[in-house]
Amino acid sequence: MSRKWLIKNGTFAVMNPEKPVINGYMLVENDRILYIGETLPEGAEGEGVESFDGSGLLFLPGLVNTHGHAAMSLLRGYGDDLALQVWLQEKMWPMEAKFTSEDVYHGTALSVLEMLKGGTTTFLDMYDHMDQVGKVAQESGIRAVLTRGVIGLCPPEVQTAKLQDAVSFAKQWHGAADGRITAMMSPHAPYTCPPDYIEKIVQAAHDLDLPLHTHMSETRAEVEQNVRDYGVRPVEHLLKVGLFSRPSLVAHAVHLTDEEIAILAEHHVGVSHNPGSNLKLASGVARVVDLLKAGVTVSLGTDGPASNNNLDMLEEIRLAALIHKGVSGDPTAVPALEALKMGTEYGAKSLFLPEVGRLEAGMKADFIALNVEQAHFLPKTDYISHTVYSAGAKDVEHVWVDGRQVVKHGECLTLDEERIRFEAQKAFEGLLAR
Ligand SMILES: N[C@@H](CCSC[C@H]1O[C@@H](n2cnc3c(=O)[nH]cnc32)[C@H](O)[C@@H]1O)C(=O)O
Ligand SMILES: [Zn+2]
Repeated sequence: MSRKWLIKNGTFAVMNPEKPVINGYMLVENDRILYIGETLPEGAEGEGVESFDGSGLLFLPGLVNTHGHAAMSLLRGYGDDLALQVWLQEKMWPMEAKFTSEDVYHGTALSVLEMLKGGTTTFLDMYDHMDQVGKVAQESGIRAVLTRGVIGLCPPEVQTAKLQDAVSFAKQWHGAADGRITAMMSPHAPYTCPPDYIEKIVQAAHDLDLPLHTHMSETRAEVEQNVRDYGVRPVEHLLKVGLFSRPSLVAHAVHLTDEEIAILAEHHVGVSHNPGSNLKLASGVARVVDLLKAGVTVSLGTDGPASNNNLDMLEEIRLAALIHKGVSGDPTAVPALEALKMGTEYGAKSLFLPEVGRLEAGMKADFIALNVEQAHFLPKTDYISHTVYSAGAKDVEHVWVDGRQVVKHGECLTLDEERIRFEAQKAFEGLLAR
């Protein structure tokens, strides 16, 4: 049965450069936006059309988190203030080796709860035990791009088994949950996957017609090691092993030369910029201004909750708008509207979701409403500025994904919050005890 509803008296971030915010109406039918504009279209208020009072609310496209490891919420606060390689090898990997499917389920549920309540309607997740992540995505109503990340520092038969796992996961879940779930293929990083293994993963992505995702050039040490081991920097290395022969998205991309930026632009490689994680692990500051100037699609990711340590995309948007000003000494770098697009429109583009990321007729009904009747949203002037420089996850009042309301007045309708918090704490204690 078709359901139509009309939002009246709302303020909408349509993000057109000439007029980024409009006051007016949005008509939604099932999973799609039918109309958005300043005037009420003829017949829009007809019989059977529910109406929704949008006053006091600012409607934005749902936020898109393009890189993370949701289950790592179980390791939040476990191993802070360390460099990436120490943090991974001494803290994360030994604990993650003990993760069961149940742990991944509970950790992911905790993260998805946090993301939905904070206005994230789409997330990318690179992890292991991905069936559990698929299950949480299915149950919660969130949109998800899922990929079984593989670390290839293991004997050939284990490599083969992991790749097989990634392939069967992708086959089973690509297009699942009414199309809300799509899949990608992921070598974890050039420093954890030998070149011939990356080539096999790329071949599998070709066979499945799926995009690729990987960590790349996150730290200076990793780039130096790549040069020592393979004679070239990571971008040229990934180009050689064929990764950029398919649509692809790389996470971090902090340490880049001009030549590398040109290669990324030429091959339409998206970059998931993770400012919070990069600051916390002291990885450096990505050359976002230069990437954008070169025409690279730059989106935003939180990375895992153990290196951030929250999943507040409004915070990443603010960091992206602030850091590049501070580092370049140019206050016009990454203006507010550009930062907000990185967290929405460019995120959707990076994840190959052409129907997501903008409030526009014909697009999927993935959108959020902030409660702007609060001190930090006054005066009622520039709501793009207020969203980027003043808002946070706690301002999210309502969330819809695929036309379905999943958060109402700050409460998640699809997940049992109390149970999820209880299970996550229990799972962490179980990990410590094993
Ligand atoms: N355990 C899997 C690989 C999981 S992929 C996700 C991995 O990314 C790791 N990770 C999380 N954040 C970062 C980061 O910032 N850089 C590199 N790796 C990360 C995380 O610890 C996890 O092991 C296997 O069987 O091969
Ligand atoms: Zn990561």
